[in-house]
Amino acid sequence: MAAIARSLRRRSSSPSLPAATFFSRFMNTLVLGEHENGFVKPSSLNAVSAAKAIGEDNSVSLLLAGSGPELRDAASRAASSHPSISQVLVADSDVLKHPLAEPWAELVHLVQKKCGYSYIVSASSSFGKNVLPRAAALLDVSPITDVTEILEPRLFIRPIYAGNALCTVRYTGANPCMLTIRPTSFSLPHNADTTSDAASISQVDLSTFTEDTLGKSTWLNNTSQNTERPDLGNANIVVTGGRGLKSAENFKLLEKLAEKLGAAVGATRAAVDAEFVPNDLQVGQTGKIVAPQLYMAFGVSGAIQHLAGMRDSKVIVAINKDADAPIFQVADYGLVADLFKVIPEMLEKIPEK
Ligand SMILES: Cc1cc2nc3c(=O)[nH]c(=O)nc-3n(C[C@H](O)[C@H](O)[C@H](O)COP(=O)(O)OP(=O)(O)OC[C@H]3O[C@@H](n4cnc5c(N)ncnc54)[C@H](O)[C@@H]3O)c2cc1C
Repeated sequence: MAAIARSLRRRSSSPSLPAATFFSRFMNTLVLGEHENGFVKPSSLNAVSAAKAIGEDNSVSLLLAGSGPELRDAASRAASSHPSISQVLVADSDVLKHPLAEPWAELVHLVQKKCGYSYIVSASSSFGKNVLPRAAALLDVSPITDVTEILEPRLFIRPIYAGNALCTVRYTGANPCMLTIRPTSFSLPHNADTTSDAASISQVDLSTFTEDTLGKSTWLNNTSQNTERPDLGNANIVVTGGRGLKSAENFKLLEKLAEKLGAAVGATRAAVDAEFVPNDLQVGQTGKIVAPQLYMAFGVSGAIQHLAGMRDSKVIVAINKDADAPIFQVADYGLVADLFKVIPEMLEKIPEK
């Protein structure tokens, strides 16, 4: 079966979906791809890794939607962005220009009806959490969310109780088995940027695309931090501030440190609620899940809801003036000290990037 899948991959790119239909007799997976500025987001490539973890013979198609040159750039880069992508499906329409959940769910429904995938996978990002359940409802199946490990093709592990327990779930429903996966749990292969074996690119036939759901939500604008710093979800180093920072002004100290370290800035919910920083920096159960190489927590107590979002970090460093703060229970290195002394000292001693 693997040999057939591979030989199909090397066929010349076909213009529309029937080539994909051919895969339906095998284990095949549709991965929902997010893209920005002509690049596929790393979390979508983590979802491709997860799809491959379902089975070696799994044929993986990446679905990209949007319009214009950005979509075309993203598609051509996606074709050689991960060795496990067999084909890139491109849905080019103004209706799909912005990643609104309703048209995207319709699109997934349409593609699934034509191609009959056995799995549909998305990163557990805001986008995935928005689109996948809607598409699952249209397809009348029950999705499994926040998967961190794939034990067997239909046996998954996902955290429950804010990450304090792991639950093993067997999917017994009909196809497609729909999953959101935690990106940090599925790493990219080392040769992820290979250009030697590019996947084929096919256009999705949108002639039967129903637009019934359009108008239920409207795209207003995209507000992003427009910063040079890495994205919180994918950064190698995260420096997080808690209520101990005391003000938005003091958070600037942490931002300077992040700049020197090439790190992303995170925050606790208490810091977000106090309006020190916007809520897209929140790490935790109701924020982002991160697992960087280095996580530094300044003035963070270590509530379980916060730990749920960072406990898988490789090395955790905590700086807190209270020696009994629970964060020290998960920290690899702890410093009982006043952060207002520690951060300026670090800024002084760490050389410029
Ligand atoms: C349903 C639910 C979901 C939640 N989701 C999240 C979530 O996603 N993410 C999240 O973070 N929280 C979440 N919370 C909130 C969580 O329970 C905690 O309230 C929050 O994490 C506490 O944030 P904090 O550590 O910044 O503040 P605090 O608990 O107030 O801790 C501040 C810490 O700073 C230290 N400190 C103060 N001054 C200094 C100084 N000068 N130097 C060094 N240390 C200092 C103190 O000793 C203290 O340990 C959630 C809560 C609920 C109920």
